[in-house]
Amino acid sequence: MHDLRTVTEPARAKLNLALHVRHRRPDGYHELETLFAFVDHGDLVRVTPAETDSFTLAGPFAAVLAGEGDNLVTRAATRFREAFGGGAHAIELEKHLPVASGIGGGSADAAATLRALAALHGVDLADPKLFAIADALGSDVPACLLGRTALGRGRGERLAPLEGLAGTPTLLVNPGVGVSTAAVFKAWDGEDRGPIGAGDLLAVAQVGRNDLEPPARAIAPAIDAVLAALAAQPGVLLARMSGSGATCFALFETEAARDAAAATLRRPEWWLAATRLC
Ligand SMILES: C[C@@](CO)(OP(=O)(O)O)[C@H](O)COP(=O)(O)OP(=O)(O)OC[C@H]1O[C@@H](n2ccc(N)nc2=O)[C@H](O)[C@@H]1O
Ligand SMILES: Nc1ncnc2c1ncn2[C@@H]1O[C@H](COP(=O)(O)OP(=O)(O)O)[C@@H](O)[C@H]1O
Repeated sequence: MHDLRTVTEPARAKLNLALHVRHRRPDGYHELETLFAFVDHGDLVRVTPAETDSFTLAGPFAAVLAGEGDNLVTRAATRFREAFGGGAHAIELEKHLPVASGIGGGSADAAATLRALAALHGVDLADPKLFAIADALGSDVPACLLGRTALGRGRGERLAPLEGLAGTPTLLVNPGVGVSTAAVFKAWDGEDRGPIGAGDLLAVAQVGRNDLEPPARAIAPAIDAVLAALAAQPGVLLARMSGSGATCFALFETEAARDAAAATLRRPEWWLAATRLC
């Protein structure tokens, strides 16, 4: 049975409905414009006050991370304690999202850990110190802390909330290969193809791009088959790769169309999640 003080936070997968890379900055990072969205599918982080710190991994993708000494969850908890105190915690991560796959699993886990600790210790989610911790943990962590559809600029930390598309049926498909974010940015061709537009979110996303798709496809050609299969499904509004890949997504007109696509696209080596936008 769970301790009554346990706080359970969802770590929802992040999608980049569009991702425009504008230029490489002197600090090595790339200036982005991106449409962040979240889906109703992800990892779970459970945090319980305890005598001593502990961290346990469970769930279908736990084994991928088990060998790594460092985890974004424990890093987030350490940074939180340095800033706000709060003592020791038992933290459990239930890992449902494929690792290094462009849907921000690690970033969402870090943000969920910060949200859970903030709830336990009475820290306001709008506290600038909490945002600063998120920002230092990774480019996607501020967006995951906000956890809602938003236009992201800079490395993704300058966020402006957006309305639209909540509930849209969505299918996520990963070809079963992990892709390094740094390697994909490094392989970007350096050409600025222009900003993200304004107006209706779906229309803006549809005319937008993911500029990391060509370099990711060069590194992981398995992405080609996923994108082609998604784009060919009836009722698709948008099919695209998310982040630096290799997970791709499609937005559908109806749940029936999404479910029919999911049934068609099942392959032993592909990971699928039928979900909806939040
Ligand atoms: C591409 C995006 C789009 O949302 O998503 P993912 O593919 O990771 O999901 C993000 O910008 C990734 O964010 P995140 O995964 O937190 O990246 P970080 O840890 O900050 O950076 C990893 C590495 O990617 C490169 N990087 C990252 C962000 C950025 N704007 N420019 C970069 O050049 C840098 O080489 C950096 O060392
Ligand atoms: N809780 C975590 N979940 C996933 N990856 C993690 C986690 N903690 C640390 N990492 C490291 O972060 C890297 C990027 O992971 P992830 O956030 O899943 O990918 P992406 O940034 O492509 O969306 C992984 O290769 C892994 O080494």
